[in-house]
Amino acid sequence: MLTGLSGSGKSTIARSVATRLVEAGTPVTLLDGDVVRRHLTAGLGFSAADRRTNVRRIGWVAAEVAHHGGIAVCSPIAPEDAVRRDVAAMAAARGARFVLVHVATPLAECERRDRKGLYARARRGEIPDFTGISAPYDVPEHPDLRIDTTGRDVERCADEVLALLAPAGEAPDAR
Ligand SMILES: Nc1ncnc2c1ncn2[C@@H]1O[C@H](COP(=O)(O)OS(=O)(=O)O)[C@@H](OP(=O)(O)O)[C@H]1O
Ligand SMILES: Nc1ncnc2c1ncn2[C@@H]1O[C@H](COP(=O)(O)OP(=O)(O)O)[C@@H](O)[C@H]1O
Repeated sequence: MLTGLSGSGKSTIARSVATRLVEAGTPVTLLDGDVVRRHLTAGLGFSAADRRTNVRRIGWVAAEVAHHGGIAVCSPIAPEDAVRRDVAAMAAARGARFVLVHVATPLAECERRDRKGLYARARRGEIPDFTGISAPYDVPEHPDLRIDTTGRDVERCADEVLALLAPAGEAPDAR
């Protein structure tokens, strides 16, 4: 799971990692934010309760995928530490390895990117409960990997994630 603020680079890195795993012949399920919210968690909003449900459902599906020998790459904001730990526990219960990557691009850089114009709208008060502006984000204390993408090449960031997967024998060729 890649966690981090909106615009930190989670989806971009997740797509690169997934592509390279597929190229290496590893079965991958990409649980990307927009698609997940359109299908698996359609109807949920951004209240704390809805975010918990969203992230737990993603975690449940990811654990099932991993239980059956695949790799699930998911990239929700997942702002709550307790919920990320729930997901880790779900994975463990299915005998799956859980890897947490904190995409730690600072808020100022995410806001500078503002690809979807959401930060500007949040600053104007048009989006309530916007993560990092008016809703909390618990910085993971002990992620398996922390990446600040500022000024970094996407593929080099993906390299770091893939290197993390390799020790368990997962897709070393993808590097
Ligand atoms: N209030 C608020 N706060 C944060 N983000 C918001 C909000 N409203 C809409 N969006 C858009 O929804 C994307 C985050 O959805 P997630 O499912 O990853 O969020 S969460 O894990 O349930 O907290 C996030 O996409 P990413 O930019 O890909 O992170 C935003 O584009
Ligand atoms: N090293 C990097 N890794 C990931 N994204 C990067 C990097 N450098 C610049 N970016 C840019 O930052 C933006 C991140 O957007 P996105 O991946 O949708 O973030 P998130 O999924 O966290 O909201 C994209 O426009 C991407 O091109």
